[in-house]
Amino acid sequence: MSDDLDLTDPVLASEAELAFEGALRPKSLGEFVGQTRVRGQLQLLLTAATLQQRTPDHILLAGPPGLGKTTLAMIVAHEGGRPLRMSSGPAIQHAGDLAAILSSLVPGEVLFIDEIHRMARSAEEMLYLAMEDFRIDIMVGKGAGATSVPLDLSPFTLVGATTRAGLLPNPLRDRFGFTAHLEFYDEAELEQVLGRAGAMLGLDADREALAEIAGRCRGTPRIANRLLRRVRDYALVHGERVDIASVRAALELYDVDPLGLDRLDRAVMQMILTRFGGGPVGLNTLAVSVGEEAETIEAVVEPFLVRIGLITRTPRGRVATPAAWSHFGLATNAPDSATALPLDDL
Ligand SMILES: Nc1ncnc2c1ncn2[C@@H]1O[C@H](COP(=O)(O)OP(=O)(O)OP(=O)(O)O)[C@@H](O)[C@H]1O
Ligand SMILES: [Mg+2]
Repeated sequence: MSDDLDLTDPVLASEAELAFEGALRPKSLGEFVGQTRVRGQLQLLLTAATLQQRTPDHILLAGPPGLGKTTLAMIVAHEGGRPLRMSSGPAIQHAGDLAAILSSLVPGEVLFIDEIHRMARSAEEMLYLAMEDFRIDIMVGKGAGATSVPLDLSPFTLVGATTRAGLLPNPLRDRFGFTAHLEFYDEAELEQVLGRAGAMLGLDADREALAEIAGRCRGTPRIANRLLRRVRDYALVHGERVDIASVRAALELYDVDPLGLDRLDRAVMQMILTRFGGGPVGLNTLAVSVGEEAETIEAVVEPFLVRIGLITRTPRGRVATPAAWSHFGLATNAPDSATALPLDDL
């Protein structure tokens, strides 16, 4: 099955998985598990806008993949009964692409721009004016004879999502009325996500089994749902219930370790521990060594490894912690820092 292939790839989702995700996506803030703070903030913002009969302020959703950014964008539209237009940074490579979208928005529409940090610079500049004054300037003609024609837009709410909030230029960041920083979910919350998904799939799973999955999904609902699917397959094929034994067997088969580390996480850790003697090592060096994009390491792998205390970020680079040495069953042999590798990139 093609969707087996991406089990260890937290970034790419297969088509089957996207359909599965769509079906499990909470439709309202009430159904959305966890992120209590962000939920409260969003609720307030949306209610205030309704009371004042205006479009809600622009919202930026920041955080690692799979924590619910797209889901929240859909909820913002759904809760206010507003139409939703979806686009993404990589699809907006010219100001004209953005102008076409903005000029066709209907009043009150929610415009979701995923991966907003990857939008073209010229479009970004157009967006500043659009966000602030619901207006854009369209350039007509070329060269010395070019003139700019102002165009009024319908009031809209921009919801931007990014895994790399640090890459957004300040003028853009400042134009959002509210920035939600999504955090990794704790195990109790992930159990709730799994319980909900399990019920929707009609799974007969006991609590212990769900708790075991919750502990291995990198604090991420998308991965929780993905692992649940693999466990369901396993139980189905072996004619078993979803219990702790079938969960352990399925996750072992799919190479998900007890901390939830997947193949890429482990490759990064092994590289830091064995090749670089525990670090410090710079991001680009690390990315090249494991054959991945630096952006993936920074946005996907690193936040989780930092969160569970396997690495720390220092001004000189990434360093493995004592917990990392022991998790991988290695004796600490951190080299004298004077002999550590020079850092290329911090
Ligand atoms: N709070 C939540 N409660 C229940 N399910 C959730 C929650 N957050 C996310 N999910 C589930 O996880 C899946 C992935 O979430 P979503 O697509 O919103 O993540 P994302 O932050 O947009 O990820 P990416 O950065 O990769 O675009 C959703 O389909 C949904 O089923
Ligand atoms: Mg998304």
